Amino acid sequence: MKLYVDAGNTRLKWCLDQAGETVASGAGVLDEENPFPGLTRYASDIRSIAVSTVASEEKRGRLLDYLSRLSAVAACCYWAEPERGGLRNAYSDYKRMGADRWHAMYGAWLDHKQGFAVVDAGSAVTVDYVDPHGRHLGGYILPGLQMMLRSLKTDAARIGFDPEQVLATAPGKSTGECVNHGLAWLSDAMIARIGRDTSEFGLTDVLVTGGDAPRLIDLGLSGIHRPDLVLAGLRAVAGEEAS
Ligand SMILES: Nc1ncnc2c1ncn2[C@@H]1O[C@H](COP(=O)(O)OP(=O)(O)OP(=O)(O)O)[C@@H](O)[C@H]1O
Ligand SMILES: CC(C)(CO)[C@@H](O)C(=O)NCCC(=O)O
Ligand SMILES: [K+]
Repeated sequence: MKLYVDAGNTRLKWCLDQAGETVASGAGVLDEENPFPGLTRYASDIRSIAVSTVASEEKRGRLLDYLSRLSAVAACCYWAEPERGGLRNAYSDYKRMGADRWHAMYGAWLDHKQGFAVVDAGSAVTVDYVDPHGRHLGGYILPGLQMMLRSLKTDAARIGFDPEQVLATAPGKSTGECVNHGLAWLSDAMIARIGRDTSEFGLTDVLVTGGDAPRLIDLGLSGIHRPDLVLAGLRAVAGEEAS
């Protein structure tokens, strides 16, 4: 079996593949005693380990340590690339791009050759545009939804509120409303902007991934929910490298 790991800044997601089929998958947190609940019983069946990570080097070290105790197979980390299979990275300094963005774009490129946007709403939110020729037009990096609420809480002394996942965007009449409606209002503006950009650039599909994808879809982002997009791209990349 092949183990694939997408290690973000908050959570890690994994799946186990046997002959192209997913036999098990899960999510966890590196700092917990068992970051891969559900995986341990398959440990002796693992024949390869591929990792896509944007976590710090310190966290990556701990992840690799954990994996080396789990399995005798060495884990291989995959990074952003300048080009693959007709998909071309807009970054000249492509090594600086988060591996998750590259793998999500490649996962999308395999199934959506007619041009697309990838919206990854994780710890941070990223938006990337790829045209029908596979040219990455560039993208955006924004604070994630939880990150925005957390920064309001910790960096502004008099903003006290309970986070609520509201859809309301009307002007708020209390601190809680102003903050919660504010986040919905800001997301609404981002969603409208993505709509404008995709029609301007002639991109057909919007693929949405990351822990806050359902929230953005609830807020009106009309896209295809692909929770596994980073893992899908990683599987393809690692498979091509092995063959
Ligand atoms: N069970 C969960 N645990 C933690 N966060 C969750 C969970 N379900 C949804 N979320 C939301 O998902 C977001 C984190 O998304 P995700 O799991 O994609 O993070 P990540 O992969 O670590 O992020 P990144 O790749 O940006 O580092 C948080 O902002 C949170 O609101
Ligand atoms: C932007 C995040 C945090 C999104 O997970 C990640 O892709 C990352 O750490 N990127 C490095 C900077 C860049 O992509 O240009
Ligand atoms: K992610």
